[in-house]
Amino acid sequence: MRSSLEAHLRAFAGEDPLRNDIAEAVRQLGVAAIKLRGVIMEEPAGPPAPTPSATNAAGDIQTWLDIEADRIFTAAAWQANIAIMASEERAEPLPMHPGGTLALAIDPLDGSSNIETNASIGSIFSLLPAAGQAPFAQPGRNQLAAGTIVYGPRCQMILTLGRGTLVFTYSPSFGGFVEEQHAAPIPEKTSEFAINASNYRHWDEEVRLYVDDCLAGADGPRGREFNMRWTASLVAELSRILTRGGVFLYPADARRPYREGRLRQLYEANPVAFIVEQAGGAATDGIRPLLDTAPATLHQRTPFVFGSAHEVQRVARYLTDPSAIGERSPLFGRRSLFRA
Ligand SMILES: O=P(O)(O)OC[C@H]1O[C@](O)(COP(=O)(O)O)[C@@H](O)[C@@H]1O
Ligand SMILES: [Mg+2]
Ligand SMILES: [Mg+2]
Repeated sequence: MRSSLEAHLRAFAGEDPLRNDIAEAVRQLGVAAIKLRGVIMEEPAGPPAPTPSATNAAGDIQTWLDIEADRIFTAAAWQANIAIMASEERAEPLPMHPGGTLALAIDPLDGSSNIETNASIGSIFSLLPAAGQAPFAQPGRNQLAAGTIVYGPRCQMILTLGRGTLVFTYSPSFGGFVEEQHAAPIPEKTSEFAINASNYRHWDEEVRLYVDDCLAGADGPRGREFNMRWTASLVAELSRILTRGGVFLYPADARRPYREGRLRQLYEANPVAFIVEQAGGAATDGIRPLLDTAPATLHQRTPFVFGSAHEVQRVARYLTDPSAIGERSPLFGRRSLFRA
């Protein structure tokens, strides 16, 4: 018989007070995700009345659904022992229960640009210890739990409580999340990469070389064909990479807002990195393990590379010194499929 999220949370919590708080927080976030799924299915575009368009602290346009998702998850967070909450949709952290043991960081709705196309969107959360003056300035390695929920053809929760990665699917007949499978380790090697190639001209030379070598396929230094995917939804990219491996790259580039990367470290990259490491993959800022660094500000952006460990390490070698990579002969040194 398949096990439920609830059964996992109970087994994890035992009699330990902090673990009980973590389990309750995940439980409440799961209930909120099911509520949000209902809203997405019924009313993704929001009420017909025109609403003034706003931007969040990172400068992204807030859709009606971003704001509704934030409202749903904030209400859920109040039901758990959370001392303070940070959200993509709020400029400042929201203090909650004084003496609460947990700090919650959340991207209530990820992949917002996919809403009107009915492609996968999701939510991302991270739970940190609340102790100390600046709970959101801790390295990602301190996370106690992290999860993503993807609202796709299946509503799926990917969760780590720091001892492996679990995958659950929402079952309407059961009324909750049931375990789909024990996440198999992410394959170490891959021939599939994900990057928004429209940014090619903004990338550093080293990133271009890496992508050029993948695109050159069997005719290039990699000596084999590569496939490419880009869903513009981090949660959906994570689901794919957990299922069949792959590497995801969102490097820093020359555009003013993205000189430090596109993705926000606290509530996008860190929780995904924790999940990926717990599933046997690797996650870096391009070079260093991402979880070893701490965000300098609440909405700090970071370059982000994650997925199959060997490929993530290879990207790091390209970014450090591409000429040191064995298969790269001088012949391929400056070759580009995009440039003469
Ligand atoms: O539109 P781009 O530049 O390809 O960026 C896509 C990335 O932006 C994001 O949508 C950012 O998330 P938000 O929708 O929460 O702002 C990621 O999910 C995705 O990887
Ligand atoms: Mg996001
Ligand atoms: Mg978002």
